[in-house]
Amino acid sequence: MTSTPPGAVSLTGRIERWPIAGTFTISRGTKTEAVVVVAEVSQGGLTGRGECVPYPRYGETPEATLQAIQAMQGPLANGMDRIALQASMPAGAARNALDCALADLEAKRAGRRIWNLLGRPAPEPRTTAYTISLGTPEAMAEATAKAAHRALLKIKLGGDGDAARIAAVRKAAPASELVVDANEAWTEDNLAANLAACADAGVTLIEQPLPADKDEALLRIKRPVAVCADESVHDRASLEGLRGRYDAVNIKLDKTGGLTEALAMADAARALGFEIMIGCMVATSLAMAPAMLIAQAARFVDLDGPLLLAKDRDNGLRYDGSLVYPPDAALWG
Ligand SMILES: CC(C)C[C@H](N)C(=O)N[C@H](CCOc1cc(O)cc2c1C(=O)N[C@@H]2C)C(=O)O
Ligand SMILES: [Mg+2]
Repeated sequence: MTSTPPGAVSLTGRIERWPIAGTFTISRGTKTEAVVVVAEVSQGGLTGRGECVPYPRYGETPEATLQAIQAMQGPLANGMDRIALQASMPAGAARNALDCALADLEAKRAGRRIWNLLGRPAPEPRTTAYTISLGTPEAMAEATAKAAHRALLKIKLGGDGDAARIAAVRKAAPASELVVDANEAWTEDNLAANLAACADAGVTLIEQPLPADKDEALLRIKRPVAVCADESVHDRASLEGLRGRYDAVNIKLDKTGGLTEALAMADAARALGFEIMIGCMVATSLAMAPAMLIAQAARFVDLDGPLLLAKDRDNGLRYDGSLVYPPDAALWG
């Protein structure tokens, strides 16, 4: 156990489990709970918090993420700040929790909101997408009909039979804007047919159709609907390689390793001509709150994690239908 000098920043971390209301299915499998890792940094009686979701797709586990967070106890006690953190840990879930916790602590120490400290405009409410879980066309149409009053729906797809799913969902929600997310489940062979099905249904955006290591086909095919990178994009360093393949990028703080890199990445992505989606994993409002700063410049906001939970944490973000409001200081920032 490391002892903390008086006045220094101290750190605690923990794994939390938040039940999902029902289940949530994407092409990679079904989930019944959100497993998140929380970092808390304290100094002078004030505590900053950050939450992340480790993603097995990128080789992350909750246990290893917690260990990586706890390994920063010494550097933090020795004065490492949020800026120095960027070079001390790789981009990913662990750095995200710490980066957001340090930002929260900075705001609390200054007695100001984090957007004022960062020189960004105060966040406004934004309309979030609402996600429809992967299932049969009939089950997805039924779930979609219940959400058809929402302005923006994100439809999870799975490969075989996606044209039928897309058509069924469009019929069930004639007025909603539709984004689809294949989570890498399409192939070069079914790409053209699935793109055409999306165009026919008036889909606005297709997220990660092909596996991240097999997406060169997007360079060669005419894209009748805009295509967004998710699993193919992580932080600023990955943007350049996406030119010509993708029209938009899904920025998630668990991939960028926090808000600090996410803000820089959003600026860089816009400069390269990409549209921005701000995305999330299944998580509580503590993980969504910092993402609300990126949401301000995003064409697509996908911050519906808490809407899928049986219960959100105290002082959670206010959701009024699909309108999501900026965080109170009691939650974060
Ligand atoms: C509440 C929605 C799921 C959040 C968002 N709208 C969304 O669609 N995000 C997905 C990421 C899906 O989340 C997954 C997938 C997975 O295979 C495993 C996990 C999670 C997750 O949140 N926790 C576990 C690790 C997207 O954009 O792809
Ligand atoms: Mg996605």
